[in-house]
Amino acid sequence: MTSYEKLRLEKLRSLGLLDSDPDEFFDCITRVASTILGTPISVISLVDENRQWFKSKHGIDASETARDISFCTHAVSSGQQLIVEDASNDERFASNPLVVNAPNIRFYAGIPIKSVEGYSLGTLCVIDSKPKRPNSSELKALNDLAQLATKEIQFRERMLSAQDSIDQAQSKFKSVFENAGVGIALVNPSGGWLQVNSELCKIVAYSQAELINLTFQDITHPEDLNTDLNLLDQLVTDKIDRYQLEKRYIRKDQAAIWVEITVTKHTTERGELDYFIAIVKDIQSAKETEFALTALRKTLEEKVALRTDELRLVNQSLSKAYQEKIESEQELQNKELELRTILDNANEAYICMDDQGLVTAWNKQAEYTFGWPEQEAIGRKLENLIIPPESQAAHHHGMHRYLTENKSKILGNRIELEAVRKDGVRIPIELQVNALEINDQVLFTSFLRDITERKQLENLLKNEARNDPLTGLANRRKLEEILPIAFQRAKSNKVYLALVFIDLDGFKLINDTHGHQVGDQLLKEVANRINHCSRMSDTAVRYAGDEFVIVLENLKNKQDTKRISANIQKIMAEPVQVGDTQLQITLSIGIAYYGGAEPQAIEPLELIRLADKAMYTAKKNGKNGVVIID
Ligand SMILES: Nc1nc2c(ncn2[C@@H]2O[C@H](COP(=O)(O)OP(=O)(O)OP(=O)(O)O)[C@@H](O)[C@H]2O)c(=O)[nH]1
Repeated sequence: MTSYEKLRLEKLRSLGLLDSDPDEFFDCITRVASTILGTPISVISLVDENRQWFKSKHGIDASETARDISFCTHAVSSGQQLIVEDASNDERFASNPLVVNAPNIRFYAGIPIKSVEGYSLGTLCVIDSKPKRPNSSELKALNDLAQLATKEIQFRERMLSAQDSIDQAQSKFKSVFENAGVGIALVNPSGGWLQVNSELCKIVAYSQAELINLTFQDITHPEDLNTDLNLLDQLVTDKIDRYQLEKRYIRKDQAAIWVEITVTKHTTERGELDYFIAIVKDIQSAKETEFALTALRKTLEEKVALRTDELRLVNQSLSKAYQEKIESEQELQNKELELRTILDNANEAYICMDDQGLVTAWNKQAEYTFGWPEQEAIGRKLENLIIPPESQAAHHHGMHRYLTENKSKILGNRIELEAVRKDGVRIPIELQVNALEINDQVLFTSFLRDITERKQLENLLKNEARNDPLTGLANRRKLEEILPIAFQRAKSNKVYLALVFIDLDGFKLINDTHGHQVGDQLLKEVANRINHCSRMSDTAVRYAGDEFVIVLENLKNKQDTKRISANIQKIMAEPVQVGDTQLQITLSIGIAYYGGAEPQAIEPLELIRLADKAMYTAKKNGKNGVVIID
């Protein structure tokens, strides 16, 4: 058997026509075919493997014949119409039993009936026991009828194929329906369960039979029913074409179970609601997880909120602390800048030194005062910069004493010292040293001032304070200062000291007569002459007004004073020329002694009083004389 024949037979058998009941449609075709062609017999023959079976027959009783004698087999094999006008004259059929015996076929015309794929399944044929030559319209009609039969068979073939597809789809649907991992249900418009799968039964714990007697409303949790019905209404009224909802069913054991339902609707061809299709998914464990997660999230959120509050507070205090730190750092920077500015603009040298004696700070004024630039001074030993060699030992000692015993004579006090500048010039300085302890390290800070000018001024003032401005001689204060020293020297050297007290005679009259200015000139000349006749070791003093004192030191004997006082009187006897005025003066002199081998126990001022008293005696004696207290 050829593969074509095999496929053809498969197709023929699949159509279910063989051995099927008579069919009026095909019978009608055979009847019409006999009528049009005027033949007593017409059949629709289907050519099986070993036979031809008549699906429709007209004018013949037999329902089938053997295939090998069949005329139709030839038409089926060729796929073409077969016209045999006289079989007895056709060598292919002349000895055919159907020709030789009843029904004694002489005329045969067969048109193949084909399947959709083109397989020739059989024929529509007309048969007569008399020879016949059909005309073209007869043949045309026969072809048309065969075409009708073909169309019908192909229609049935398509129907079968469609049914087959439907069956397959249904079987697939059934398989899906039953084996789905989700619940599936068909629900009638009023909510009754039409069809439910086993998964749905498992979810709600009802049997199929029990569910079919219930509606979805019966087993929906009351709290979820309204939402479901509302959505269902929207679906029915075409506002939505499907909906999805998480809701609870009440299981047969009355436990609530969370499900997710997806509902669509099925409508009839006329658009009327047929049933609902519900896909039901068990989400109980997912919901439990979700609830647990929600609870956990809530707890976490509470914790986070609490922690956030704590953090906010910490952050606030940190920010505040940070702000304060920034402010204090800024303040520190400002203070440092301010300090630096102050130090740089200070009119005192500022020097800082560590406990090794190394300079750590050196301001502008220090540069001016000592001549060392800051960069040269920093890091060097202070003693190598400004301390004179003879003071360095004391410097070391002072520092060591403070560092070991925390004692110092100079710290905190303003003291005056001599310093050396870079150019080697020595200058008097006033300084105040303080010690700071920072991070266990001692720093010595000092403000130093060059007091050269002040010293000069002081000396000047000192000089002025101890000298008579008119005559330039030492004054009374200086006398009182030097006299104790002179006493000490006389005592030590066992020599005499004489205090010569001189008062001009009648000086008031000169003032009154010639004026005060002339008096001044006279006083200056007197001082000049007294100074002139004094030795280096003597001290001439203008004691007051027209009173003078000469301290004569280192006298080997008292006699020397007589000679000296006589000399003074002699010098003073010389006229004094003041402008146009010539003046003549005399002196009254009183002399007292101190010292010698056994010095008397008197105070220096007492010696002055004694000499004054002696001078007064000389006045009383008539002036221009000398009185000595021996
Ligand atoms: N021109 C002048 N006169 C002075 C100065 N200091 C004091 N005198 C005057 O000196 C005079 C001193 O007077 P006295 O010594 O008391 O009088 P005197 O005329 O010298 O009398 P005797 O000492 O007793 O001889 C007073 O008239 C003072 O005013 C001075 O600096 N210049």
